[in-house]
Amino acid sequence: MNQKGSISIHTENIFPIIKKWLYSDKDIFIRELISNGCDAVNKHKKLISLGEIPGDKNEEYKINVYIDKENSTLVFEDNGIGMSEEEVNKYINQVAFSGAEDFFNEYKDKMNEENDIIGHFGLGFYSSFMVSKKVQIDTLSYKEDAKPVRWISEGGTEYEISESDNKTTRGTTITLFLEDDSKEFLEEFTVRNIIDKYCSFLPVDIYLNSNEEVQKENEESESEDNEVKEVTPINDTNPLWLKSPKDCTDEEYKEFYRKVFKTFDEPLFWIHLNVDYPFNLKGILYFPKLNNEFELVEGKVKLYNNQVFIADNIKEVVPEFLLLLKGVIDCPDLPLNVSRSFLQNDKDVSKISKHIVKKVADKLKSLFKNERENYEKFWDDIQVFIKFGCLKDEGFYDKVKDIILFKTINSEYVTLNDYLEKCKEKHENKVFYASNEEQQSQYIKLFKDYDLDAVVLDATIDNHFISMIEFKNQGVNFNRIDADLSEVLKDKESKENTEEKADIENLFKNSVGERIKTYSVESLKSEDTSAIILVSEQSRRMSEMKSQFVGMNLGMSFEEEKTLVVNDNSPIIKKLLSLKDDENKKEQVSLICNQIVDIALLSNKELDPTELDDFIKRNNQLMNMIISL
Ligand SMILES: Nc1ncnc2c1ncn2[C@@H]1O[C@H](COP(=O)(O)OP(=O)(O)OP(=O)(O)O)[C@@H](O)[C@H]1O
Repeated sequence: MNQKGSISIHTENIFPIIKKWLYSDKDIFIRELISNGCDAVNKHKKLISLGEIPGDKNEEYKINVYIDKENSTLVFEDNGIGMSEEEVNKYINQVAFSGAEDFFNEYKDKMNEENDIIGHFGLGFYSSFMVSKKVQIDTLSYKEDAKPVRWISEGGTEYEISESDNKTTRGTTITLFLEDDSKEFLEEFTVRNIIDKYCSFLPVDIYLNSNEEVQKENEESESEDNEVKEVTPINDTNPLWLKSPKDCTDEEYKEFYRKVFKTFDEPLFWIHLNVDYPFNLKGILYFPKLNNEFELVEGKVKLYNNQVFIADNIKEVVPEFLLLLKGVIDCPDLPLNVSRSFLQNDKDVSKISKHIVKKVADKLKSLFKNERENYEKFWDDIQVFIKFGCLKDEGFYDKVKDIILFKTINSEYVTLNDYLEKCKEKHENKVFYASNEEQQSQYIKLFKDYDLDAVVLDATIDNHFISMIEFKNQGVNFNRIDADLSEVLKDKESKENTEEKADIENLFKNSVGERIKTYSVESLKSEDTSAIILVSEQSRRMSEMKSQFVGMNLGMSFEEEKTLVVNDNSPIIKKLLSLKDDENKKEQVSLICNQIVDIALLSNKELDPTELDDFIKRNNQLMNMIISL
């Protein structure tokens, strides 16, 4: 049957071009060859289950990968269905090579958009030429009386078919004669890592054999009284996501998480996706525990197609915000061996993506409803994820809007409605929030004195999140805890002493001057606070916005509008008031007024360098005064 032929493709130079172009991602040939072997095994099993051929109960299906450093070959051997000569012609010469041709036709105009598609286009068997100068197939079909076939090609458009002289059992052996610049694939460590990455969960046992290893084992067994070492497959053929959720234990989920993500951490909770209709999708999504919010970028969702790893973080299938989670998704229905632009326009893909979002929202809602205590415990870890999701995906926001929690300054967790309802007597439709609990501790204390409640919104994402919540809940306003509280703080019972208040205001105006634009005098509950600074929410937001446009002239000044609220219940203020007409004490009174303002400013925000300088000088003056008393 010796025969020579020319592969039927039209674009003469396609091979060298593709070969070079795919250079950066050549690992995938291992995935392709092993999964072809796996398909071949599955086809054989299928024929048995259909009763087409007799089955052997003791049949051990497996894929062997042999590294032969001496001969610079990498061999993939399966005991699957095998191929007859006719099939080699049909599947290898026509199908496999036409795949390469399609690839070329589709992408010849986009040769510069490199990374977009590399690795997402399965070139199947053809990808072996990315690393080989010659590829040899020896195969024996399962069919009775089949003859072993050998196919050899050196990567051009020429091939040779003859009878194989080394194939006596059913299956296919593919021998790659590696190129000189691809010798890294003779390193056991490299090959093992690649198999680990792509084939960890393939349904057929995979064994890696290198002559180095065999040698080592021989040496070891010589010294250890010929003790037989058990050889174990590299992969786990029955990954947890394929099991029914009701048969999986918490420990199994956690162990799987640790194994796949190579971590010692425990996930907070997880969602087992198990859909058969209208599409096929299985997977497990884990909510990781966060040590800080910036860790979020490390999330990873691994996508599989029939247990073959395709890629991490494909945002066409898994919405971007869900990529902050960790997990595995196996979607056999997806045509994953095609380009991303295809995925973007595929209706099924967007259905799958929506379905995943829905499942995640359902899980969160069920936690909120049935395990509120746990949900609150997880909140600090999951809030950034949920907020990011709300900002990115309106559909997700609509689903979870009633289960968004706000942590209060008293460490309670409430929904927006809970908060508004509770506070409506004191400040209707106004939400007060602390953005930095430490820095705003004075204000928090003030709030507690007044039995007021505020929420803590201190994540980087919260600025955007607040704007969104305001937009979605028209009429509701968020005010930082140092915003204008005058109305809220007004002590309705205290008899207004307007004359005295005007005196205090004047005293401060005269001593402090332009540094502060607006003064107000209130009777605060705590005697310890002499004065506080309030900043109008509107002006603060504008000034923060301006700081994002550094260097741009926006044509307006966006200074924060600050009000100094002086507390006429403070004994110091009372004393200052009593000294207001004492000419001898004028200097000291002014000194103390300024110091009070700076202390108030300090507990609002850091002083600027000149203010700080003055503050320190005044401090020294005050200490000198006390010493010389
Ligand atoms: N190890 C094998 N055993 C039996 N048949 C094989 C083997 N490898 C390849 N084939 C046959 O060759 C065909 C072409 O293989 P190739 O890998 O190029 O494409 P594919 O597997 O059909 O698609 P893809 O790999 O892109 O998902 C296969 O469909 C299969 O029929």
